[in-house]
Amino acid sequence: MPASQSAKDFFRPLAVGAPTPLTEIPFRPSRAIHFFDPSNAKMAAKIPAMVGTVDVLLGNLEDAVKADNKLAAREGLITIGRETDFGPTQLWTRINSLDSPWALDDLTALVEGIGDKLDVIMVPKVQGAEDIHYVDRLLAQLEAKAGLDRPILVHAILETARGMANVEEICGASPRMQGLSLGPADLAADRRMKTTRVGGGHPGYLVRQDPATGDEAGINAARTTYQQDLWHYTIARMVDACAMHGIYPYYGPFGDIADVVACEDQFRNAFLLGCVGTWSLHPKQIAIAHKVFSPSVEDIAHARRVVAAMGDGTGAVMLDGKMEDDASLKQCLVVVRLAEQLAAIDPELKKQYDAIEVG
Ligand SMILES: CC(C)(COP(=O)(O)OP(=O)(O)OC[C@H]1O[C@@H](n2cnc3c(N)ncnc32)[C@H](O)[C@@H]1OP(=O)(O)O)[C@@H](O)C(=O)NCCC(=O)NCCSC(=O)C[C@](C)(O)C(=O)O
Ligand SMILES: [Mg+2]
Repeated sequence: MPASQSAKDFFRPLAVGAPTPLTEIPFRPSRAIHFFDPSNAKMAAKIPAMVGTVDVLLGNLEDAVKADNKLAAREGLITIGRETDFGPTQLWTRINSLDSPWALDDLTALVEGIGDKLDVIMVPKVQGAEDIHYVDRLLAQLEAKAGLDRPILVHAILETARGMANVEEICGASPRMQGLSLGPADLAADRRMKTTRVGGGHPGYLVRQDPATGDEAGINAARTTYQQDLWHYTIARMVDACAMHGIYPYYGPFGDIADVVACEDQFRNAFLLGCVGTWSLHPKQIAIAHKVFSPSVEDIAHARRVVAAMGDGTGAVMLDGKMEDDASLKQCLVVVRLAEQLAAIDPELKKQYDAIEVG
């Protein structure tokens, strides 16, 4: 909430006739946010059949859509939105950046055309709360005009140093804020990092084992190196800012489509640190995201054992030589609840989770 605003006004609609803002952002499984270019006929044709196979389908209008295709992408998304029954699958979009020639018409046309179908609007290159305030008021006006009965939520991509510095105020700028994603490519450029990739690690970012001896021979001898995670600090900051404001953090894009192994590692780091999902740029990344962002059968089995062993949830017990108490129980409940929420929308996962025997 902006410092100058009173608490009672924070949850008031920003336009007469706009839907009432939500006081809590409900958790909806969104392990993979699958990007497609609605101006690409081949890709767009695949979208209706992808309903139910991925938690979120996102019609991308920003980077990766050619400037000449911006209008076709916007119109294409409206057509797909109107003609497709999305069932349990969420429909999101990424609009063009707020300083671009397209953002205003993106918002106006999408809310009018498919505002009743759109769950979340992703806003790229968010710099501070002022960007969210602009979108917030405009959306309220457009929702009122379109007669919508539920607010469209807003998701910010962190892809500038200023956006990172303002991450907490961005998360708290509006009751519409649903979550954050990392934009590693733009963020790297803005920070003047020396990477040339879309997300993932870098072999030069490492620590090296100490030399066995302090002389030249020891220094030049083979020494094990350990590649470090370039995105650790950024993801951890995002996770804290989101948790503080009751909204949801996501990893983002992994551009090396062929390297499914490193993609899985990067996604898992984000999952373990607290992210609820990631992006998929290519159909083959959906399965990786589902695997990583659904707790494993082993983790659920362990979590359920701890819940059972902890009885009323207080005190300390020994399980397999390890101490469990109120705090480890809370962690286990995070896993158990997530498993229940995912099982409710994913019949395959439900079968696996239901078959777990708690020993
Ligand atoms: C990577 C690309 C070029 C490879 O495209 P390709 O055609 O070379 O791939 P393929 O393996 O040959 O494709 C096989 C089949 O799958 C289809 N296909 C392929 N992709 C998709 C898809 N996403 N959804 C649905 N279908 C898809 C494709 O059309 C083809 O169909 P076909 O068998 O009938 O010929 C392509 O997958 C693509 O354009 N993906 C989306 C890229 C994108 O959205 N990028 C923007 C997000 S990342 C970003 O912006 C950074 C950020 C956050 O801003 C920052 O860090 O700053
Ligand atoms: Mg970007």
